[in-house]
Amino acid sequence: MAVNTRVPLIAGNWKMNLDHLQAIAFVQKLAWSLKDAGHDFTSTEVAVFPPFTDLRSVQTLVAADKLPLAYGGQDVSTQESGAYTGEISAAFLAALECQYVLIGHSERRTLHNETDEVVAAKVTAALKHNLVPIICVGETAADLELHGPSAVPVAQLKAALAGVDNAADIVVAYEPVWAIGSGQAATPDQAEQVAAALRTTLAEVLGQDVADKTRILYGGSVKGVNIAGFMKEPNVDGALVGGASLDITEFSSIVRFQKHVGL
Ligand SMILES: O=C(CO)COP(=O)(O)O
Repeated sequence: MAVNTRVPLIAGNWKMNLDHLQAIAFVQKLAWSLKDAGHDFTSTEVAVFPPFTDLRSVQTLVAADKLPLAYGGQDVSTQESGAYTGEISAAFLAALECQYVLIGHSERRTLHNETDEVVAAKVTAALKHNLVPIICVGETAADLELHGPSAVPVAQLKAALAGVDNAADIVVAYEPVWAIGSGQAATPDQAEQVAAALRTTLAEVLGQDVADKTRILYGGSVKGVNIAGFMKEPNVDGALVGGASLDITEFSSIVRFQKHVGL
């Protein structure tokens, strides 16, 4: 088995929280807090996903203060440009120097009827503009009961990779829908089982080299107190954090998970 050279990624999905002024204050404080704590950004990457209206402010701050933080959009259009009211293209995100973009979050799939085909088209659109898609997959409580833990996330991932070749830089986020915002996180064992199945899928579809280098995150009620358990698992390479990413102390403690696992 290949040596794991994957740099952990802790990503904060702000969802529809914090306007652009709040975002500036928050990102500044987060960067200071992590710097004060001696965080090594090369050993664990940190990214934030603010609402679209915050991105220009975050870009300006990160560039001016040379903050070692990555950022990205929470969604992207399948389209390049044109008559698509309310949509944001991958080109626009790339112009704001976003490195990443979340695609296929379960809230987009359920609240905006995003199908697997739409998710695949968004992944292709992001890659075309050199954005790293964070492809979100996960099963509902009903799926879990009917099909077991891995079937739905694996099928969603296969569908999302329809237009991806093996040169692509991607991240996968496993977020069981039943664990999101519920306070009921998956166990590290559960997360590992699905992450391992997702890595096998990556190997089947894109080859072993891509599978070995692709980071797989866990998301769903991640907190400072449970992050260490997930990060000890061999196939879990980070976390996609919702609620706890809005609290600087909590998010910093997740980012600094090495302290908890004694690495
Ligand atoms: O949806 C999530 C991140 O994308 C997870 O949200 P919570 O961390 O609030 O459960």
